[in-house]
Amino acid sequence: MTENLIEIKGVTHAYKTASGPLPVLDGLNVSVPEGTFAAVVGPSGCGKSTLTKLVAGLMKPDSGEVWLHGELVKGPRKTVGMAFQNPVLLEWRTILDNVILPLEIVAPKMSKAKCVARAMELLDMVGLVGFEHKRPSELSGGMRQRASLCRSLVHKPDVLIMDEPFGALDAFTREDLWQTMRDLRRAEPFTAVLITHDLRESVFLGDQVIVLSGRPARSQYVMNVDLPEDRTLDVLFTPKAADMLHRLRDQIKIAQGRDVEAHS
Ligand SMILES: Nc1ncnc2c1ncn2[C@@H]1O[C@H](COP(=O)(O)OP(=O)(O)OP(=O)(O)O)[C@@H](O)[C@H]1O
Repeated sequence: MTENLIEIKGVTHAYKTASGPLPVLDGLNVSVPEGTFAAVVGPSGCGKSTLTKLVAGLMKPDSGEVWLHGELVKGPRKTVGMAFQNPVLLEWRTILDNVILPLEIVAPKMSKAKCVARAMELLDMVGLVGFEHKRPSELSGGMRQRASLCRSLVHKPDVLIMDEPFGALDAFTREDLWQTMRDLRRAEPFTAVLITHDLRESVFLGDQVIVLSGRPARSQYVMNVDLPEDRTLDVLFTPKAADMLHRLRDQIKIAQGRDVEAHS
């Protein structure tokens, strides 16, 4: 039986603002089985980033529970890797030293040689060997995001949380990164939560796509992505994928409170 690595149970949260409480999540339930990839989509401002902060233990919900690996999340955890739209690499460090950074924090006793070997293994997987001694500003946006992915995986986290990691990239680079992500998962399976505005991305990468309702968000619709595990970009042009994309688009319209047109 597959264990749910992440369990969000009945989470409700409101931010305190100058004009009063802003309800953001309302009885949110999400389950992510171990080793699977959950893509989360929903209208702008519905609470997607808030969900990632809760799973990472960066904030506590007003009510409800977040469980990770059978433990109640009460604070930040070392076993979580994070990647954001802005890779925030440190300019005074080389790419290699940026990738090693989490190991210095999580495994301070690990020898430098082992840290380098681990980082180089990942840089090799994402095609960045030869760039390890460069500074972040010497790399393209896509290369920086590849390095950022290496950094978030270097300490072998149980779960990788990504908030729009490919959102700032051009369409072709983005598709390259989707394939890199697929290859990384194949090489080193991990559980992932990906926040995205791109429905094609959610279908290409996700084992399940969770559509959040408008704010305050709850889980409005969950779609199991019934496509081959080893996907190529061509899969997005199949009738099956087109049907899934239609259904997701309809769900987003419902979440936005807009009418859904009939389609065959
Ligand atoms: N610390 C905070 N204090 C007050 N309000 C906040 C705070 N963080 C987020 N919000 C508000 O809560 C709502 C949900 O924010 P969140 O970033 O979770 O949404 P999102 O779905 O990720 O948004 P987007 O799709 O635009 O990235 C937004 O209206 C946002 O302005």
